[in-house]
Amino acid sequence: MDAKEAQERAEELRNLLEKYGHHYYVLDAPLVPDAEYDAKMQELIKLEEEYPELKTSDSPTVRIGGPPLDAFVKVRHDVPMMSLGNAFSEQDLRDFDRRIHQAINKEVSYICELKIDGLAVSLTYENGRFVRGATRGDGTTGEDITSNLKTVRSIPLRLQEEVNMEVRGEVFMPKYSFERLNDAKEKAGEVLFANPRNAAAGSLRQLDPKIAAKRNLDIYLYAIGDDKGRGLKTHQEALSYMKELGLKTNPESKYCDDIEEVLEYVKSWVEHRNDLNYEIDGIVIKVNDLSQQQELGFTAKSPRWAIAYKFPAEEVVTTLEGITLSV
Ligand SMILES: NC(=O)c1cc2c(=O)c3cc(F)ccc3oc2nc1N
Repeated sequence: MDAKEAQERAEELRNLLEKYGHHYYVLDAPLVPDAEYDAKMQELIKLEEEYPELKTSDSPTVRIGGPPLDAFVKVRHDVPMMSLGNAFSEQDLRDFDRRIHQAINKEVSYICELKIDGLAVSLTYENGRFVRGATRGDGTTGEDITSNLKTVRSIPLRLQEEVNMEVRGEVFMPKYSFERLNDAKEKAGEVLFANPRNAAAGSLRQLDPKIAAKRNLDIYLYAIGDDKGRGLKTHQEALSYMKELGLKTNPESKYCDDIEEVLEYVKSWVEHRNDLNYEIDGIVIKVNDLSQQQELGFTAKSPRWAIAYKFPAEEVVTTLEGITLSV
């Protein structure tokens, strides 16, 4: 095969692997058997080794992880990543709704989302290419973990449109992957991770992306972070737009006409939270209309138009040398 044929074949493989990857990891609907995906990935890896000039920054071969970093670089968030205020009871949620109606004397509807128990990250796309990923950090300054995030298979390296956009989401480790990881650590006599959230955070803090690549991390995107005008009117439209671009959004998000519907959604997930194959620690409730969000604004650290209902801590029974403690 000459260099020109190699270039054409590499481009063909890149497009195929990104399409297969999108269907498998984002849509959860595989197009081809794993063996075919792996064979094409191996073929592209070999081609890039033979013709190094063919390797592009958005080649799917980055999914297996590049060279280790010496340290993480600090990055500033153009738009600060704030944190959510908390609600712990139905009354707290009704108070939130009342405060909203005092400030906005119009009808207000909400979007409810599962509160994924992972690590908040920001993803920056330029002309549709994933160019930078960062942790929340202190909200203003985070750490550049781009090379680790490129190994998260459900983060597209290229969007469906060549747009400039910054989005936010939660990286998490599915429960099954957490259990498998801790089994392996136990067998190796290593310290175990306490929960999937710590395992996800620990994996993204690895300087060697090849370690993150093996941790089967996943992501759900939940907000457009930049304040570019896109003519979107509601949060629901923003979620749909992100999904159209190829970003993974959570299918359980729900439009709620009023606080009564919000309370129903919350109650149903208090009951069903363990049916999910990932951990959630609550429900996030957001005012749906973006102009109403604008009107409500932010306190020093949190949006006034969103709140996180935190589930009551689950009754965890642990035994300590036979003594049963329930905490
Ligand atoms: N963990 C989550 O699943 C989740 C987290 C946040 C936030 O932290 C968050 C913070 C803000 F300042 C504004 C909106 C937000 O929306 C969010 N939505 C979610 N679904």
